[in-house]
Amino acid sequence: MDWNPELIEEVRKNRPLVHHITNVVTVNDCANITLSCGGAPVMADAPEEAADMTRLASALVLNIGTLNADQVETMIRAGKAANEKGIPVVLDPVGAGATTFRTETAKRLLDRIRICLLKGNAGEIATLAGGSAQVRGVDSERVEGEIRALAAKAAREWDVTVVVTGKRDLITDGSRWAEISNGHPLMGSITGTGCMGASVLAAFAAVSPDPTRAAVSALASYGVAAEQAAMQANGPASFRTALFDALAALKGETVRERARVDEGRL
Ligand SMILES: Nc1ncnc2c1ncn2[C@@H]1O[C@H](COP(=O)(O)OP(=O)(O)OP(=O)(O)O)[C@@H](O)[C@H]1O
Ligand SMILES: Cc1ncsc1CCO
Ligand SMILES: [Mg+2]
Repeated sequence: MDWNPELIEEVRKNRPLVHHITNVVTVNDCANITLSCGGAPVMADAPEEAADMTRLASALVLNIGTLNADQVETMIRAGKAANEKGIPVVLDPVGAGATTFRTETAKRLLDRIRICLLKGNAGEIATLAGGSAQVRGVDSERVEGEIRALAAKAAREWDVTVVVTGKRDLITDGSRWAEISNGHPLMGSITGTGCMGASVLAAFAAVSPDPTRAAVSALASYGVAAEQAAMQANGPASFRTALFDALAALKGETVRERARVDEGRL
């Protein structure tokens, strides 16, 4: 896949406005990671204004981490506004598989809105693909079967690019796949590295015509930054701080040197 290791430089030049409707746990981290990669964050989930805010934005993130019925309706309205404007929508189906409400909501959003990137952990994606998985709260505990096949099935069913995070990140549009082995185990020691990944994906998709290639650039950049942050860190809290610093300082040429990406066709 012909992906651009230096796409972060385009993000910085364009400073895309990324509208988030997201959870109350990691919202501040999502705003800051958007800034660190060169985008501009805005969080707006009031039903009175959400769609208007989307119309000003260059990408929309929908994250169901602390969902409620009213927020889901707002997400649908904002999603439709994004589709009308033609900007990418990133869906993070947090906790799909843990409760019926989360699973059904994620499917409803996929059915009602044209999603560009569906990003979750293995348990969340396997659940949406109709596979057997165990999701405990927001964590993926167990997946039966081949995650690449399940991700490709979800990609074809909803005509989206699917991103499965974990020790290695998998990206597939149902015909192409890429696997990124950057990142660091410390990413699993703080909450929200998945949510922040969605913000980075949205900022990169906003400046690229091909969401699949943009996703490779985004997660390679995020993973390389995490490796650099880990070198400065003494534990979870200092890692979190160092991650913002490392992504803000990251050069495209460093991504070109350090990215570890395998790819192929399904
Ligand atoms: N052991 C690991 N080695 C390298 N990278 C990792 C590891 N664990 C997680 N990551 C990275 O951390 C990020 C989040 O992935 P993860 O699958 O943990 O998301 P998540 O479960 O949705 O997280 P959260 O719910 O806390 O936001 C991804 O970018 C992934 O590559
Ligand atoms: C811990 C947690 N609970 C709901 S959302 C969230 C953030 C990580 O997904
Ligand atoms: Mg998550």
